[in-house]
Amino acid sequence: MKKLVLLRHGESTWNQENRFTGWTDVDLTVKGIGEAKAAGQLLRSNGFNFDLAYTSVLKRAIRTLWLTLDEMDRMWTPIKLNWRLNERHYGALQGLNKAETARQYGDEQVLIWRRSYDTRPPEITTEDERYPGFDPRYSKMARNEIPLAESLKDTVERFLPYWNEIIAPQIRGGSNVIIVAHGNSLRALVKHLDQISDQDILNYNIPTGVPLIYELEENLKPIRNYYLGNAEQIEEAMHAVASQAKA
Ligand SMILES: O=C(O)[C@@H](CO)OP(=O)(O)O
Repeated sequence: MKKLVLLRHGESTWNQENRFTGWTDVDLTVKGIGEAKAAGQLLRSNGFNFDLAYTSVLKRAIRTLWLTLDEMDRMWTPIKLNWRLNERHYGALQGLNKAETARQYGDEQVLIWRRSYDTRPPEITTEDERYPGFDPRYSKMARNEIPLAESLKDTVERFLPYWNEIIAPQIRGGSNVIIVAHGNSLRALVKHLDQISDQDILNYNIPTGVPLIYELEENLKPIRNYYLGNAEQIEEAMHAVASQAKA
């Protein structure tokens, strides 16, 4: 049996302010730093060790990974960063407060933007200062890969090539892997691993800073998955994510 650990970054400043974040490169809050350290302690006390770590090119995920590995005294673990693990690009919603947006457009519309599988939020333009093409970290991306807004479907489509070609072969080859990423980029991976339907993924929410353990068969078919930590607190945190954008 193989094990894979997924970890959503700790609370970020824009999680705290309840703003749509996407590719905006905000940092962790003090609470988020604590969550990342707690995740490291939990992983350590449960005997986890990693040969390889994967994360996005966004600092809330990178720092969460550093803090986690530091708590495990494994800062020497090789880390691979890739934009394909980034949060879903939230287009023109990036920066807006979720509850205010729900007051303006209605709970139902905002739920569609947040959780429907294939509806994109409103797009930014290539002149917008939020356009990733202005950011040097994305300078090697092909222009047609640079998003103006992404649905979860778009996120699945750009995450999966990296999973299939880079991460999955490492796990099959025997490496113990942790992936530190984002609410929606991890929903994309979970949808693929567990073959969750386009409809059912709507109700699936991932809390910040809680390790999600997947036990996999040799061919990477999931056997079961579970969160490490206090079940009641985790349930509450998932519910809080789901209710963030109510008017
Ligand atoms: O703002 C975002 O980028 C994401 C994750 O924090 O939010 P949501 O859960 O609303 O998709």
